[in-house]
Amino acid sequence: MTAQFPPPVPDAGDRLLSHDELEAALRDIGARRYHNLHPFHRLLHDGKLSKDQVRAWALNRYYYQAMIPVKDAAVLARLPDAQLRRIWRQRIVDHDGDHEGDGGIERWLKLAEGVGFTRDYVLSTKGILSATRFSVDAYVHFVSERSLLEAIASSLTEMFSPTIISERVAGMLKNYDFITKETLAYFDKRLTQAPRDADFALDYVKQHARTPEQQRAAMAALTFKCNVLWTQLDALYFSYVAPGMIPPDAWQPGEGLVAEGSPAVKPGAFSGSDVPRLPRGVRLRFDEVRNKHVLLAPERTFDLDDNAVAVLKLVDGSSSVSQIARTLGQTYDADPAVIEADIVVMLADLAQKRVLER
Ligand SMILES: O=C(O)c1cc(C(=O)O)c2c(n1)C(=O)C(=O)c1cc(C(=O)O)[nH]c1-2
Repeated sequence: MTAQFPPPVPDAGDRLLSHDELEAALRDIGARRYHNLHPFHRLLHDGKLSKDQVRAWALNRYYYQAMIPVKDAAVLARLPDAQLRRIWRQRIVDHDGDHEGDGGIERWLKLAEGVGFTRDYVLSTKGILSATRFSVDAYVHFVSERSLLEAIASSLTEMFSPTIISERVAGMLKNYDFITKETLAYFDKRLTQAPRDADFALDYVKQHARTPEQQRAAMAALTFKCNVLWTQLDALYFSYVAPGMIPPDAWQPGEGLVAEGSPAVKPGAFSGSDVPRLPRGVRLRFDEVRNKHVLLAPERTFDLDDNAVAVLKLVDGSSSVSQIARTLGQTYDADPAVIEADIVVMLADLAQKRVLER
């Protein structure tokens, strides 16, 4: 299968382009090279992929998502004034969130879990294709090594992403019965974040590309970035569609998945006789400013709801889960068995976040 490329626009030569001409030239690069044109995306959006092929996409793209804030931190480190840094740092907040359980990376993990992966397998990045890694790492190196203008211009693919995102979400919801709106929630926020980011970057490039050479460098940076996105899909196509040659060590269908039909209780759930305790360095504290309890862990703080606070106040390193449930049953005049069923799930969740152990 070959991708359809519209014919290139005539070369502008060596002269300095007006802002409008520069924007048109940048948009033309997207029209010819953006990854919406890649055969893998056409198959993905049209419902032509198997569940395992969709899984391969979700897993590999996790690496891109996870490295985007690393890339943005590299750009941020090079920005010379506070006003620019204030604007750019929002990108890092968008992806990392500003508390546990928030942000784009977390939402992509939910997407990967939604198609069947265990969180730990995705986080390990074990099954990622080497070609995905090479492409994404090349993007991070590019923004660290090239001029600031080129680094910012390379993010301009985001000018084209709202269209592909709308098409993708509509197509996947229509064509795959295993895809839900919740699974694709990652993309909701991108529809407002991407145009905001792209507007800023486009304005920056127009203002700072002041010579024909600089304008050509900005265009080359955008072309490079289109290739970063395109080659990731080439690798997916080659490995999981045709000829379907999965490289050694890359994800094999069946690996890293939650067992079908397994109970909703998370792995590592506690039993009644387990004695939960806070790991070294983790403390339950009352935050006077916010007037609520939090769990303080090294370099992290976890907000807690009232139920978690009630349970954690009883986690003393000697009471078992059943004893804690009995105490809470007396306090709240409730059935200890019902409470125990609830708190084993809560404790497993905290254990997964590494703020509780047994
Ligand atoms: O779904 C997509 O097709 C798509 C494309 C792009 C892009 O064009 O680079 C980004 C994203 N998504 C995205 O979610 C995202 O966070 C993002 C950050 C960047 C960047 O270069 O800084 N591109 C993109």
